[in-house]
Amino acid sequence: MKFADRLAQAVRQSGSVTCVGLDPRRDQLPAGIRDGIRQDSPDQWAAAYTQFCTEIIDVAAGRVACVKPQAAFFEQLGPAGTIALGEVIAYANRRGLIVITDGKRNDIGSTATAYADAYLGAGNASAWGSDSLTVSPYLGEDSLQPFVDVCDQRDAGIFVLVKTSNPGGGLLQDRQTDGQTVYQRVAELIAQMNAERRGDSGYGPVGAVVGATYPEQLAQMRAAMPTSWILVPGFGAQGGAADDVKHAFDDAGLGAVVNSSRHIIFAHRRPEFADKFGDAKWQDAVSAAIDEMNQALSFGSL
Ligand SMILES: O=C(O)c1cc(=O)[nH]c(=O)n1[C@@H]1O[C@H](COP(=O)(O)O)[C@@H](O)[C@H]1O
Repeated sequence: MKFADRLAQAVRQSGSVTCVGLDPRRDQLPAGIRDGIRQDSPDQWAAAYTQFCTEIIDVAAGRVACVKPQAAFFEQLGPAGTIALGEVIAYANRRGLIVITDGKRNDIGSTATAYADAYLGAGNASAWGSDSLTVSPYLGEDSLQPFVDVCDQRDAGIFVLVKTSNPGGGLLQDRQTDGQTVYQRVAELIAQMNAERRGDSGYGPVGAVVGATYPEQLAQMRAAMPTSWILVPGFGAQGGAADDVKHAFDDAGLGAVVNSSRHIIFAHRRPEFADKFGDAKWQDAVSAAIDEMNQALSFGSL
C-alpha cells in the first residue's frame, strides 16, 4: 500500500493524529534507565536509548499513528547511536507504527539518491527501513526528485521543510520573491510534485513540515497543498496547542499528524505529572501524556 494511504489507515485505526517524537536526551532519561551508566560509554547510552524508545513504542503502539525518531540525538552518540536508531526504527516497524525518520537530509541529486536509497522503504526495503524521511528543499527540485522517485518505487514518503516551527525560520522562509514568500514557493513545488501521485486516500507521498507555532500559515498551507500530508511539529514544549493546529486537517480529520517529543517522552518531568508518576512510573506518564494529546486533538471527525 502507498505511504500516504498507509498513514491514513494508521490514523483511522488508532483514531489518533498524534506523532510521538523519539528525541532521547541523556540527562532527561528516567533514573531507572540512566543510573549506573558510565558517562564516557556511548555503547551503554546507546543501549539505554534503545530501551527507552522501545518501551515508549510499546506504550504508544495502537494508540497513535506514527513515531518520529530524531536522528540527531542518536548520531550524538556516534556509531553506537546510529545502531540504536536502526533498532528503534525496526522495532516501531514491527509494532505497526508508521516511522518518520527525522534526518532533514538532502544534497545534490546524485548524493540525494544515496540518502533516499538508505532511508526510504519500510522493513527490508531499505537499509534503515523507514517509511518516510524529513527532507530539506533548499537545493532545489533536482535534489528532491531522487527522493520522489524512490518514494514511487518503494511506497515511501517524504516531508519537505516548508515553514519550520523555530522563531528564526522566517529570515529565509518568509522572504518575498516574485510576489510570494519562499515557503509559499516551496509549497507550490510540493503541490506540483504530488499532483500526479495521489493514492486512494487522496494524498500523495510528498508531504510538508509546517510548525504549530504558525497557525495562520498552517491553515494557508493546508489549502496550498491539498494532496500533501502535513507533519506539524512545535506542539507542547514549543507552545503550539490544539487551537493552533485545528486547520491542518481536512474534513475527514486526515491530512496532518502532529508531533510532540519532549512533552510526551519526558512527561515524568513535567510539573503536572511529576508528583503523580515521577521517574519510577515514567511509562505511565508517557501513557497519560499520549491520552492528553489524543484528547486535545480529537476534533470529532475521525
Ligand atoms: O522536522 C521536524 O520534525 C521539525 C521541524 C520543525 O520545524 N520544528 C521542529 O521542532 N522539528 C522537530 O520536531 C521535534 C520537536 O520536539 P519537541 O519540541 O520536544 O516537541 C524535534 O525533533 C525537532 O527537530
